[in-house]
Amino acid sequence: MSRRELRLNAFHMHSPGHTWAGMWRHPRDASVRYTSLDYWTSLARTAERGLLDGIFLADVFGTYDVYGGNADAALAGAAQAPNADPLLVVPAMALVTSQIGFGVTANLTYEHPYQFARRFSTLDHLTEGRIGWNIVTGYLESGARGMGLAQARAHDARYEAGEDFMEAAYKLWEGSWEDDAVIHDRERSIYTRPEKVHRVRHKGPFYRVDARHLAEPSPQRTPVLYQAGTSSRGRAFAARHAECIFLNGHTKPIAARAVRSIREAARDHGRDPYDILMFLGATVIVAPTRAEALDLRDEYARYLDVQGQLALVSGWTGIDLSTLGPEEALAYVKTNAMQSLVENLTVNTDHRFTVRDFAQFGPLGARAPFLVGSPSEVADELLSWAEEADVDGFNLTRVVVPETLEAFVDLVVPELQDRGVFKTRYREGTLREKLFPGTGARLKSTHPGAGFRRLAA
Ligand SMILES: Cc1cc2nc3c(=O)[nH]c(=O)nc-3n(C[C@H](O)[C@H](O)[C@H](O)COP(=O)(O)O)c2cc1C
Repeated sequence: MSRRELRLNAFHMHSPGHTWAGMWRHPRDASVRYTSLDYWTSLARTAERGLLDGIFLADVFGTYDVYGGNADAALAGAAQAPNADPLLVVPAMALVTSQIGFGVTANLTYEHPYQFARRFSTLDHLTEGRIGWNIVTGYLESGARGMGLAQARAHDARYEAGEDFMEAAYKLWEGSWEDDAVIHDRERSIYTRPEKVHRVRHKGPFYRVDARHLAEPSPQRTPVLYQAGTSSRGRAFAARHAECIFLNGHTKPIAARAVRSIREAARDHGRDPYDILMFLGATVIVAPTRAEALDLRDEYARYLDVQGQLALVSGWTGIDLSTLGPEEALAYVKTNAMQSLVENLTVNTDHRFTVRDFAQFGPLGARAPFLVGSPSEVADELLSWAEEADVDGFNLTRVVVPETLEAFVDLVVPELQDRGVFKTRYREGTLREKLFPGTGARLKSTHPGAGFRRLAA
């Protein structure tokens, strides 16, 4: 391939609404069937037909109740509410596919490493090494209240707790069971050699573990680690732990700046900056001709639920947009929610973002690439973003299910393949081996998690 191979994920959520609120009302949209398994198996088959690298599932813990100080707009508009557990649909999708990976968001703040590590080891077994974890720490106060807390942890403290959680999890995944612990010796009646299973003793500022990992070693052990969140504290966390990063940015320079600073920080941590794959969120509306794609965009735009959309942006930013007039601009505040987003919408941009912009089905509302056109126009734009922002690929945002993804698979994938920038078949091996050819199923030795391999021995 002439340039770096483009990587692509289908970006989805276990909810009738995702980042474009209201699309569930479109007559051809199937999102209201998100509670049935065949909704998920059919999505997985389509994505694998298009040789996509993964299905990336977002998740949010809590309900969007910042807008107007209540959850009405989120609930009425299905703005990421209701929201079911994303991990539980993975085995069904894994059963009907054999290659595609699963990047699943899970919030560590309300988990304990001992039980959490087991859940991901289980999924790594059941998917035969195709599981990834998008590490998040939560940004909704409503989630904290649901867990019985008076308020959410402060932004930077969430990342501090995340560091501690990761260390405990690495010890369990990497350091507890030796590779030759399980021998299935029927004659001697030894399933596991006890001397090869080590007790993890972790005493951190936030978490304590004194136990052997519950699951036996899975193909990748540590799942492929995704991260999203590019505030300065977020970047430091990402540079240490992430193998893949999901970011947004409504202009190429904004995305490029974030990418550059993460790659530099990774180098400072002794890692190759290109050991981290960067995925930019992208909304793509494609049709055989530009005119048809523009018609489709206008048609979809009619279904955008403005109140639902403002409920989402209010939750992400932690700023109640109902207190601003339609032409009023968002002002910078040090939010306890997504700091990187507030920075991108205020201090990092020349554009003055107003409430009206957030309710636009277009580039400003997307806060990320919003591409409309024929297959060759879309391919040109994807490559231009990849080049200028130095990203490795895209998380393709759900619009109308399943047709937006089907159109991409049928029209854009062949175009990218013809240009030699997208694979024509899957590589062998686990998700990690597919994403990072030649490095093996386990974390690379320069990754901090690899340092815990023999710690418990
Ligand atoms: C593109 C993108 C996608 C995200 N997806 C999720 C998600 O699915 N669930 C979640 O709880 N947080 C999600 N987050 C929030 C981040 O994990 C992080 O908590 C938040 O951005 C605050 O960190 P920051 O200030 O460093 O950006 C996402 C953030 C970004 C930028």
